[in-house]
Amino acid sequence: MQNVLEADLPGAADALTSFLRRWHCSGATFIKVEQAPGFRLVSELAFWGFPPLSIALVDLRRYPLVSLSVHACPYCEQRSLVALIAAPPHHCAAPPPLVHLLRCLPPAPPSRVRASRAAMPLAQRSDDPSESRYCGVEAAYSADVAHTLHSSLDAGFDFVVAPLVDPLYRPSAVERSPDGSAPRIPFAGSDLDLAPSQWSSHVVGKVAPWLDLDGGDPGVARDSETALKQQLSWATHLSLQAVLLPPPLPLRCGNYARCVNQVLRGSATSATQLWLRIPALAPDLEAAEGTRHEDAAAQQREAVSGRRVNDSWEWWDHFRTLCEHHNQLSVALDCGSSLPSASALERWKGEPMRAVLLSSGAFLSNKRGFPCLSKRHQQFLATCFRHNIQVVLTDPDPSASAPAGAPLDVEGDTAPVGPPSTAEDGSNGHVTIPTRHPLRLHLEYIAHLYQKIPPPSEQDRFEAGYRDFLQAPLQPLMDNLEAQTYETFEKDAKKYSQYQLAVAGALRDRVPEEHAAATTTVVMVVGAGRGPLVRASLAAAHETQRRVRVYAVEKNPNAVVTLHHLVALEGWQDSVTIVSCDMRAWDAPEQADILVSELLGSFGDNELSPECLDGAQRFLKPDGISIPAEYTSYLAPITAAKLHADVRAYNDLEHFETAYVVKLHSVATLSPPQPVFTFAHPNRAAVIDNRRYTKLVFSTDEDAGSATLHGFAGYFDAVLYKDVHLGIEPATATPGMFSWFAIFFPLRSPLYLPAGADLEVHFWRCVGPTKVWYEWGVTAPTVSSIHNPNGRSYWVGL
Ligand SMILES: C[S@@+](CC[C@H](N)C(=O)[O-])C[C@H]1O[C@@H](n2cnc3c(N)ncnc32)[C@H](O)[C@@H]1O
Repeated sequence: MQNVLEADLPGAADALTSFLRRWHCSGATFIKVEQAPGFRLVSELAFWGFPPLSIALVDLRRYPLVSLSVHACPYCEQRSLVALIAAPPHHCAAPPPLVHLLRCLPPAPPSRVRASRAAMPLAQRSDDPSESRYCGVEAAYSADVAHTLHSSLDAGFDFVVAPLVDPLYRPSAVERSPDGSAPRIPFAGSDLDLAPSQWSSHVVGKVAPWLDLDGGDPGVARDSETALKQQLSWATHLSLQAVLLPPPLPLRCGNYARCVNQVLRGSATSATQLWLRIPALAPDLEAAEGTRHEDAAAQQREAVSGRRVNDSWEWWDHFRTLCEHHNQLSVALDCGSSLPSASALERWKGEPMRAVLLSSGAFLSNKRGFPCLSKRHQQFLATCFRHNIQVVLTDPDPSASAPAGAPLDVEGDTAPVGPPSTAEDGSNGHVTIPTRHPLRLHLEYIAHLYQKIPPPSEQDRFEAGYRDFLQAPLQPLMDNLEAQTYETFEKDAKKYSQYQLAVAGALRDRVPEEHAAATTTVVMVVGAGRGPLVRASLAAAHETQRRVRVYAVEKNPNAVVTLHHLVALEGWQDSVTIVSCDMRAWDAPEQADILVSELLGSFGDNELSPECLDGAQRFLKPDGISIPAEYTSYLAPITAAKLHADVRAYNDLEHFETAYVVKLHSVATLSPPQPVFTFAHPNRAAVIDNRRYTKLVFSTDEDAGSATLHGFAGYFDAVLYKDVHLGIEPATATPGMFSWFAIFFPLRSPLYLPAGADLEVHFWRCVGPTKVWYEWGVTAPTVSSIHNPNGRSYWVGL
């Protein structure tokens, strides 16, 4: 759950939004950004030079405002205005949004019923932004919701998943008002039972499981529809962040999906997420439904739809396709003692999964009788924790859950209860849970698993703010990069150490040891930026004891200013000549032995390295060396629901025909990446043609089941010199390098990929007089349109 309270403060967010917009449009400059209690400032603030944890000034002319919302601290109920603003780029023109906290709004009015103690996240790590640190518990219906909430919070849970109405309630059985439209008596408990912030921060509503909209009985279906809409409307009234919906019937959910879709499309203002409960493993239909008749019906549904009725992912896909992939519809995956195969589970990584409902029946007992999970469950939860997915403990049989008199301080690894003794809160490492709850030991075990996740590395922390955010790729040829962009590049030590290795290898090969003192090698760094490749080349010369004369060619006049300063600063007067020029037009005074460049985009050639280097090779000696020597782009089909929803949110064709730089995270790769286009330098062909066309056939894993294709992840690998390479293709990615994220090519409509289907994809690199662009399309197992014809939506300027 997030702590969004927009609905709780009607008008406040709007007023502040328009105030800030006016402020922004009027050309005013700064917003004061400060830390609110209970929140952390994202670490990227510090990265971009803002002091952490205090006050920062954000120049709105540089960082456009993306959106605003009101958030509440889950602990102190203090509200804050949160602005999403754009931050400096990272091989992209339109940078990713960062969450910045603005001044606090007045605290919420005192709750009529206060929780006796605050909820307790699974770990108290500093700098932990993950939603996964909050753990919920499914509760049975109680007329006293305050008591349900208190006892769950007291046991250490952060929120409850609780029915919104008495499960015995049926709309048709209630006396109606004279016009027959609405029940006379209240159908739910009072909204005054909890404070607004408690409803919105600590309660996920649960829609009654008796609903049956597709079972064939029209009376029940009508009653179910009324109850469903009543309960969802009530959840919106309470500003609940999410509501858990009962699972659909296998491939038989048309009416249920229609009603949910009506609700999703009807209430423009509601931000309530709908979590559709889906079993991780479809129950054996014959056993579950008990009759041959049902089994035959299931087989018939399978035959008609071409979908496997025994694969619960199909139930989800069926339902969300009917709801047109609405972005407020997500999955709560119900996990019991058995899990599907690893490849089948993998598909969920790219789906909008918000919660794992972990049944107490999924737990094993260790030798001492304490709950623990199988290795497979542990691995699955670890993946969920890394992907912001929350655990909700469920208890079909409360009496069987807690061993009587179980102590809280058992240690161990594979079957432990209680966190490791390295607790950061300074305690003795044991979770202190004051009241007995049937699932308290299970919660302790989940907390232990959460705390076992290794803390994020420096690189993880850097990348966290960029995960699954769409960014427009850079156009370094057409545009001039800004100082902050260069600064980001220059922080990537790994990239330059690879270049140094490559230049050193080329220098050694070019000049034998015995000629080193008497031979000067001409090195031309083309696209020198603010000089890091000049520095790497000089370091390689120093390392190999070779003499070099370096030219630094750069077309960005602003970067050239820095280069001139560096000559004095770093003592390059005798060895480096600065040239302010486009490499394609430079009339070089001599020929180069080695041409060093880094004009690579996330997809290799997408920043027009081929066109630039073809223009520069005029001044490379016939036997000269280009670093890089060649580069290849790669593509892999992916499920990426979040990215697709973000593209769809633009509501135009153009954005579906654009490639984006993205730090891919919640994405499932459906088949390993395959090479697409290769460019080698120097290119001595009589006529150089940089147009390319490739048809790729990806096979998919039959055992993994069907999947949704939202688009393609693109990568590159570059051979700098001989065996020195640099790249982001996952199988061979250069470790510790962060200059490039992947590229994402979306599809206009998500495609259904049946289990084991071959996927046929076409990619073109097209070249015109003033621009280069890609076109792409799918021809099997279904046919998509060709995206971006004539570069109408997305192109790179020459
Ligand atoms: C990706 S940046 C790399 C900068 C620097 N070499 C580094 O590694 O930090 C590419 C640089 O090449 C420059 N550039 C791109 N096309 C160029 C061209 N045709 N002639 C000269 N410079 C060019 C850009 O202005 C930019 O500074």
